[in-house]
Amino acid sequence: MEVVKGHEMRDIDRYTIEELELPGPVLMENAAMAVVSETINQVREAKRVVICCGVGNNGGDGFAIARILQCNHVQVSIAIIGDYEKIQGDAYTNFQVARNLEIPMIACRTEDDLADLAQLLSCADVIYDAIFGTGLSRHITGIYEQAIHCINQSNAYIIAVDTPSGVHVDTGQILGMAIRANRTITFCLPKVGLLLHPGTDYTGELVVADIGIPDKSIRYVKPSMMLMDDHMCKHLLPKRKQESHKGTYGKTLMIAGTSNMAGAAVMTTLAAYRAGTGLVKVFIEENVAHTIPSCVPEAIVETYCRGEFLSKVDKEKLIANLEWADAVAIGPGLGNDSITRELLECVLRYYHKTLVIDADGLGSLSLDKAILDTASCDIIITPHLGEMARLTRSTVEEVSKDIIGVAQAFSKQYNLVCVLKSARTIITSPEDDTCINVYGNAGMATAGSGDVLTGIIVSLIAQGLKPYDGALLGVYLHSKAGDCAKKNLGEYGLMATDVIRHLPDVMK
Ligand SMILES: NC(=O)C1=CN([C@@H]2O[C@H](COP(=O)(O)OP(=O)(O)OC[C@H]3O[C@@H](n4cnc5c(N)ncnc54)[C@H](O)[C@@H]3O)[C@@H](O)[C@H]2O)[C@H](O)CC1
Ligand SMILES: [K+]
Repeated sequence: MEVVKGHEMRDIDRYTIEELELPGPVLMENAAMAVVSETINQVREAKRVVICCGVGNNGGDGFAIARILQCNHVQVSIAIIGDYEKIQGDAYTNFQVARNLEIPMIACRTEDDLADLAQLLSCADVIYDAIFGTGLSRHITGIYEQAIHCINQSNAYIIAVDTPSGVHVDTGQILGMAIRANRTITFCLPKVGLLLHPGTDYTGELVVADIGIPDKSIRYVKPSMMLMDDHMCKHLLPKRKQESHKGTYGKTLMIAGTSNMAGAAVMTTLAAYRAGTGLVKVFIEENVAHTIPSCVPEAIVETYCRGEFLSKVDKEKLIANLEWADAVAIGPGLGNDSITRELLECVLRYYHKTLVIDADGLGSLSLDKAILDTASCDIIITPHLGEMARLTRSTVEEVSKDIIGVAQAFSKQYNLVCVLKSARTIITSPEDDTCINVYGNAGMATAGSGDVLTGIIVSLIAQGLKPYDGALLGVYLHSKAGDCAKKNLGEYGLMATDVIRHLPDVMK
């Protein structure tokens, strides 16, 4: 399913009304009907339902909702937040009709009106937030801030119309104050800010309602972002033929592990096998090489001596393995020293297929991104917020404020696929593809989780997936396996190796 920014939604609305000539009032009526049909069971038993309306078209939806609820014999009142003399157009029509129906209304224009609002809200069972929708464009202040505070203070069940007022629909940032909704009924397509933290924490259960906007309008605007879903990923799974051998499913090379972090190499190797690759070689320093066969007997080990520099023999061994491999991953548990840098430089110079750079490989890359210019391979990076902050010489806080924008910019600037990992993982390509993953859970914030993801992605690449598709499917399988593991183990006890164990179930 596509995901839209505010301006894309407004363009879709505009194209529908102005080019297809589907009247705005029809869309507004459909929107109101959609909200009522989604929520009527919740409000039918309610004694007091209050619709808080702004003075734009989101408010217009609210007036129409009030009318339809009253027609369904629900006891409704309206609180107009802001200067009702600004109400115009389709919103004004619905405002007039609500007034003609003598639906009880209060106007909340200044602080003096707050007492009436508080009184009205204090006995509400259900409150509809129809204050701001996609038109929210600046920080919430004044009477709006006080009204939203009042609504959040009430004990009512809160239903947001299109968006929880105060959430920035493009970034999910809170513009000063925002409605904490129990449920949000958004129109036509999900707004990206409702999927990202902290906005998603204010959205409650998100329902996407069809309001009769033709697909033609969506195809005309061509939203650039997608929401990860089962359908999108299922067809990406590499097919397995009966007459095949281990080489058919790709040869994977892991450049991972050092003396105190051999486990990372084990987990990334196990994950790669569980994700279906036929053969994994691990290029690992000789004094920890024994951990691999003891933990993953199926793996082949290639050792090197980790001194000050890579010896000529070891360098030639690495180059030979790069030629052997169908996909390579570098970084998990590799250490932050000059050897890691030398290994990365060697891979970027002599390898020509697809490379996944993760963990310490990213640490080395952030010291000098110019080595990417020497790369003759396709690259996928899998940074978490901290690694992305280092890569962009920024801070976690700055990156968190616009995770989509940061990932998109880095993909474009360095011509690579970026998997920016956080509670919402963003996958971007140099060709402007963007996908948001909402699967996964807090239990996956545990040591080794990133190593497992790297193993899955590089395994899928070895099986023939293109970089962006391999990243998409890898993130999907990893987070779904994490959700399966949570179901059986809960979040507290969930470990990275549990994600690996649950991977086959998800792939089946
Ligand atoms: N147009 C359509 O085809 C449909 C629209 N639907 C609904 O309309 C809203 C979008 O309505 P819009 O009038 O563009 O803006 P809002 O109602 O969201 O905002 C009202 C108004 O408020 C002003 N404003 C913005 N930020 C602030 C602020 N911080 N403080 C005070 N005032 C602010 C600004 O001028 C806005 O115009 C959409 O979400 C749908 O709910 C229909 O439902 C479908 C068709
Ligand atoms: K709203």
